[in-house]
Amino acid sequence: MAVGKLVSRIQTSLGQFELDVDLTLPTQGVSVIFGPSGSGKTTLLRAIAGLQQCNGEISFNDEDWQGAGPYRKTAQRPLAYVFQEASLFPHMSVEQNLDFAERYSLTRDHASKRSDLITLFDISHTLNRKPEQVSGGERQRAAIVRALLRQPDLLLLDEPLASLDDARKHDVLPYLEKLKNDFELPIIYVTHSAYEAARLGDYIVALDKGLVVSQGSLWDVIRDPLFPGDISREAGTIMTGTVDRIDTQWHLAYIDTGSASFITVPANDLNTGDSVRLWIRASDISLSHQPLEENSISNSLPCVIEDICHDPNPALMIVRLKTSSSATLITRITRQSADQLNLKQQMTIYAHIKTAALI
Ligand SMILES: Nc1ncnc2c1ncn2[C@@H]1O[C@H](COP(=O)(O)OP(=O)(O)OP(=O)(O)O)[C@@H](O)[C@H]1O
Repeated sequence: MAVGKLVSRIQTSLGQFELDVDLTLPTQGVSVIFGPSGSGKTTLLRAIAGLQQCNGEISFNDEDWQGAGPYRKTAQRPLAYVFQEASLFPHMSVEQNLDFAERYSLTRDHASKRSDLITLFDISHTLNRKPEQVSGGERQRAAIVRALLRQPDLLLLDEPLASLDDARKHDVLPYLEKLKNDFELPIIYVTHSAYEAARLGDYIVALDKGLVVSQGSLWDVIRDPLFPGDISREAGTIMTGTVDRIDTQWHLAYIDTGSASFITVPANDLNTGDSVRLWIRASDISLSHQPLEENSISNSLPCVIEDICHDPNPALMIVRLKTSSSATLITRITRQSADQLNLKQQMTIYAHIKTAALI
């Protein structure tokens, strides 16, 4: 199926601030609008939603929302919006908030079932409570369910984790991943967190001072020397696996990722058989032609080199690898090491993972 697009060629001003963007986003997967505070991310999202007046044109999958055809107000655009906080009506219970969304939902053949969404986002215990009586993470999950009950064709998420502390952020992130993976719903996700952008984004747009400074697939953006912020340094890979065994002497868990060897992480309170996800940063992987002797049973994965390219930093190269379980690893090594190892595409090489974090 051909991927549709969201075209936004718009200008607007707010006091001294001017936003001037010409963007074409795929209407598939998660498009991340990334940039520092005050760069215009929320203004852009509000303009797409029709909540911020702007000049120019906006179209969604060839449907004109503004510009060529008659202007469509927010309620006439098939979208749902989750704000940084307070997306739920405070005077209604969570359940009444969901009722409200269903009353104004768009008609769809394959509507998501309310009970399924409540289970998926684990909010059944909050239904009778008011938003102020649930945690920040539960509130955002309920706000996402409410948005999904509108049966939108496009979901706009404005820093949904911004109001949460780090622990809550890590609680909610897996739900956002479910949202990304289980629904064929294009999402525009605003964040200033490189970690969230790298973890959730498929397509990334970087804004600075109201202008687009870089855009492309996550992988293209990582290599873009104009890309602001630390996304390239934060770049990495998520691998899923199962705890094969716990080494009680060294407090390590051996994770089976389907690759030829295990990856070890601190055992914490993991048990054999648990499913886990690992975050492996590009800077935590080194390469060699041989498995390291002392590491040969763990953290040393045979891989095939898919791609080698220049890093914005002239001393470094970025190497993309495929593991035997078809996971993609990204590593950043010095140009000198790349030269000494004589790296070539399709070459088999060992990736040594210094540390992997559980997420
Ligand atoms: N109502 C307003 N009147 C005047 N200026 C405004 C108004 N709303 C926003 N601005 C300014 O417009 C600029 C862009 O704001 P916007 O909220 O889009 O940025 P942002 O990238 O989403 O920032 P943050 O990450 O801090 O939420 C900022 O400089 C902000 O101060």
